[in-house]
Amino acid sequence: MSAPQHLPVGREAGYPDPDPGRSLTERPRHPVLSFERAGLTFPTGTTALKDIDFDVLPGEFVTVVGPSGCGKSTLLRVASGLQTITDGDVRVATEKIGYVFQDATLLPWRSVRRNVELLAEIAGVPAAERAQRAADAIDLVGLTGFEQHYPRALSGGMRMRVSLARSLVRDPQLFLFDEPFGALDEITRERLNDELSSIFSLRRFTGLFITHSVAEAVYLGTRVIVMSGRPGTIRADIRIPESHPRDPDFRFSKEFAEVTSQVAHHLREGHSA
Ligand SMILES: Nc1ncnc2c1ncn2[C@@H]1O[C@H](COP(=O)(O)OP(=O)(O)OP(=O)(O)O)[C@@H](O)[C@H]1O
Repeated sequence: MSAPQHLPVGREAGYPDPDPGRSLTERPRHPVLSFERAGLTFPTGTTALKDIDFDVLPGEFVTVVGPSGCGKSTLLRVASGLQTITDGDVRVATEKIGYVFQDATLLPWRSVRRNVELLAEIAGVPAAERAQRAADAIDLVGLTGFEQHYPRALSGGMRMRVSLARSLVRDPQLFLFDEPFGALDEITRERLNDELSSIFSLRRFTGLFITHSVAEAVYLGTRVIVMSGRPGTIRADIRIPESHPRDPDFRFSKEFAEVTSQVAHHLREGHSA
């Protein structure tokens, strides 16, 4: 495995290896993403984030739930480098970042295959290699056979699979998800949750996943972070010791019911705070 590349974000000028003398296997695991008392006040005076303090370690899949307008998307934009914080620090230890939004943002004049190849094409990956990577990613999201279809001929769930495949082609180390399945019906959403859990267990990227759904957060997360209403602060950080890929029956287990009620409780408390 190659050493992580470093991307300065916010007020952080770099992310030097704190222990360059030891091999990667000897070193403790360093966070892929780290928020240190991070805050963001927009020029309008709106404080969207306050005292955000957490690390995301390699191979974690952290889900974030919180009331509407609490700053979840802003948190993700900060992690991606699109938005700069005004207080504290944010560190991101990789430049290989994947981003999936609620809107699949596909190019309507490109086929599935050519949409999936897009980011690799922009990055200058040679044609044969990007065709192979696209075929692998299309296979991973279960769209083999649909390569020549155009977005208008796909369902919402299939479009989201294409969006996922497009990011997978870049083999991201950090994968950011902004409520990707929020517009889908319940059954499609559950199926995509199952597939994402399988993809996560195969590719082992590090994930940060924003959602409004407590059930989705608990089903997918290795950790669930609960945010309070605006300004967004962290109310709870709950570990889910269940391995990936998740067994669909996990949804009907006693453990699942206990954690979802715990998360819902923190969410309600944060809402009224
Ligand atoms: N560019 C901006 N300028 C000023 N205020 C902003 C800007 N972007 C977001 N906000 C405000 O910051 C707060 C947090 O917004 P954000 O979109 O991050 O919340 P959210 O939790 O993702 O909301 P939702 O769940 O409804 O999508 C909101 O009050 C929003 O109006």
